[in-house]
Amino acid sequence: MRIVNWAELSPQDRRTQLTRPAMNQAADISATVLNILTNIRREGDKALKEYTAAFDKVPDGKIVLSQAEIDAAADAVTPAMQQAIRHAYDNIARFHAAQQMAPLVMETQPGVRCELHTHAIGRVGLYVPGGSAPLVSTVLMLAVPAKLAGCRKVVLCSPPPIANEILFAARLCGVSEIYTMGGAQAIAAMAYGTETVQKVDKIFGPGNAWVTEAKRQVSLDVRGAAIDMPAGPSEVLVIADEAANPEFVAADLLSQAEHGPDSQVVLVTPSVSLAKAVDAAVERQLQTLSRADIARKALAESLTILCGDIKEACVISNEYAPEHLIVQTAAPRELLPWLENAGSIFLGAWTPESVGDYASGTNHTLPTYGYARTASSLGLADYQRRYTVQELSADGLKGLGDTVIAMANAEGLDAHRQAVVLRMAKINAQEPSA
Ligand SMILES: NC(=O)c1ccc[n+]([C@@H]2O[C@H](COP(=O)([O-])OP(=O)(O)OC[C@H]3O[C@@H](n4cnc5c(N)ncnc54)[C@H](O)[C@@H]3O)[C@@H](O)[C@H]2O)c1
Ligand SMILES: N[C@H](CO)Cc1c[nH]c[nH+]1
Ligand SMILES: [Zn+2]
Repeated sequence: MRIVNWAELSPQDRRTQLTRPAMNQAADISATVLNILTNIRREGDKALKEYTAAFDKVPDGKIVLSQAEIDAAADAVTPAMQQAIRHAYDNIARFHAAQQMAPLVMETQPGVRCELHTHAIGRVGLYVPGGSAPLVSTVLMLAVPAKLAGCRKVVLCSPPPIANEILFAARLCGVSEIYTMGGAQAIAAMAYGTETVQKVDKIFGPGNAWVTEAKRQVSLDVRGAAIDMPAGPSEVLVIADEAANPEFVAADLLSQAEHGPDSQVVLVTPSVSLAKAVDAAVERQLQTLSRADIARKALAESLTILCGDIKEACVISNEYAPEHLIVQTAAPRELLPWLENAGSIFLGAWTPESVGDYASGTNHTLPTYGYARTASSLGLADYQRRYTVQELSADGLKGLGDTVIAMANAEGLDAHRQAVVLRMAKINAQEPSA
């Protein structure tokens, strides 16, 4: 990892240092994806099967799994693995069930009743990455809240061959349909529909730069589908001081670096000695990793930032807006008020990011590319839409009518005014005169 000294960088250099690697190829990826989306929209299954054969090396382009195939694969999962998946499922279900909002019902003034309700989104499409690692945990992160929210149809797709564990988790969660397709073509099929794949209302899930760009494009097309958020290549920023254990920090950095060559990991510290110790630990631990080659590529685009103090580290983190933020300092919780932009925050030495990736209960689907400035971590609310209800009594309208008439006058909207005036006249006529 390259080391930079924050104090020595110009504002422009600081922005450059904090750029995500995937953003450098954004234009190429965007053009490729547009082409794929257009072809799937025009040619449906034919194009979908061609892309599946080309990108995912499935000669016959098979895209549907039968229930018998799902059951055979799910039943083949070892009991120990089944138990681990169930354990994670329970914690994730507990944390997401607690997010259910009770309907809001109130009177803003006498006789004026306003309500806020939620309704599950009907058909949702879940994308489970599988290009370089079969992300079993992502099935739970996406499907558990979908079912808790009450979505009618839950469609899942993942690049072939789909791991048995993914199919076990999907069956456990009650997923309705499973397709063996990945990449931008899978997003296109779910967004636009094909002869085989029925169109969904909203698409959820993380993925590589092509998947994330495809989600962005279909969400901007009125014929497409809504999306949860841009959840692209994994990233982590660690704020650490002298109190941190360099082996722990190195392990956390590597756990995200191993996701993909375009993942990015950042260490921000005021301590030169910690930076050096972490660097050495990263080198040592790399020797033991099966995905060291991938991690090395990610590390080549990653960095250590030497800052003045821990408060400045928080400012840098807010600027970067990481997907994951790990705080390994003497008093990590004390920094929370300073930390504004992060998908998920991990406090202290005993909270490796892996626990949130798999099983603590929080969702691992998180905004990347700096979208954590405005976008949230995935939750139950993303599977629901909010709507309001209102009901006024005659007295309620009497109390509010003059205000609405005055405002309609100001906007020059006579019909709006008239809708109130007519009713007020009726109410006044019905009231016995004093
Ligand atoms: N942000 C989050 O919440 C989060 C969570 C989990 C995983 N992730 C990220 O998800 C990503 C998973 O990526 P992955 O690649 O392993 O799996 P993936 O399933 O996202 O992508 C695989 C697909 O990419 C397509 N593809 C590959 N090369 C292509 C090319 N040159 N042109 C067009 N399409 C191409 C193929 O169709 C393939 O099926 C990783 O970057 C990981 O860091 C993010
Ligand atoms: N760290 C990933 C989110 O960026 C999620 C994940 C799944 N499996 C392991 N990790
Ligand atoms: Zn991870």
